[in-house]
Amino acid sequence: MAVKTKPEFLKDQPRLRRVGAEVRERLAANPAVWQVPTDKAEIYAVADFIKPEECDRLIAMIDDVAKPSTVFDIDYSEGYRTSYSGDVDPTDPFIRKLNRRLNDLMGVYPEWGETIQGQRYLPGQEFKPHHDWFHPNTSYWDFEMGRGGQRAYTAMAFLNDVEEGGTTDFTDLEMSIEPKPGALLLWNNADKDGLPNPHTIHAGRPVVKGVKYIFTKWYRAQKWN
Ligand SMILES: O=C(O)CCC(=O)C(=O)O
Ligand SMILES: [Fe+2]
Repeated sequence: MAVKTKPEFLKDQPRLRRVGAEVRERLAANPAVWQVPTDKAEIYAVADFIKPEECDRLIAMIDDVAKPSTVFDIDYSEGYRTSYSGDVDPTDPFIRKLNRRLNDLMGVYPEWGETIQGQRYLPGQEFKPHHDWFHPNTSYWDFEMGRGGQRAYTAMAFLNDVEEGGTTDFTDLEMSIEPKPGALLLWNNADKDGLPNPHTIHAGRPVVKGVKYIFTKWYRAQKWN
């Protein structure tokens, strides 16, 4: 994909470059953070970031709000994201604390973070390969660019053990990550130049047995609202 030639990506490029550099420096100084060994994308993991009782609490909150997921571009997305999802209450004190912990870990502006979204996958449900960064010439592009710009970073946590399936696969990097309760994944959706990184393409593979709960929080290149 000719990301480098797309003029639509230039507006947020300096901000994405700066966020990338700041988070990189912050995470490198944290001994709890492990960087996945690849030079094609910046992907990090933190084991036991969410405590077992917090996982349980989040799972109960997700069960309360989960509805069939939509992706932005419906034509594109038929059968694309079959999980159930929903925003957990951002005003809940427990969620506010979780947001603070995530923001502090990454050292990002809190205002740039979207609301934490929970997801639940039952057997057969999946999220097919996609980028978290926004693509130009889609039905959602203008709207999303107008409310916070491009997606800079993804923070995603596994909340339970899945009996079979449900891995998060970075398909281009041939990397498959097993759901481990409490583990947090972080990745930069941009490259070091501040352009959307095609190598970040990833999928939530179908759950075969059991159920999978995760939450995702995306950080933008500007203030989100
Ligand atoms: O379920 C997964 O493992 C991936 C979820 C995901 O890609 C997302 O929420 O953007
Ligand atoms: Fe994703």
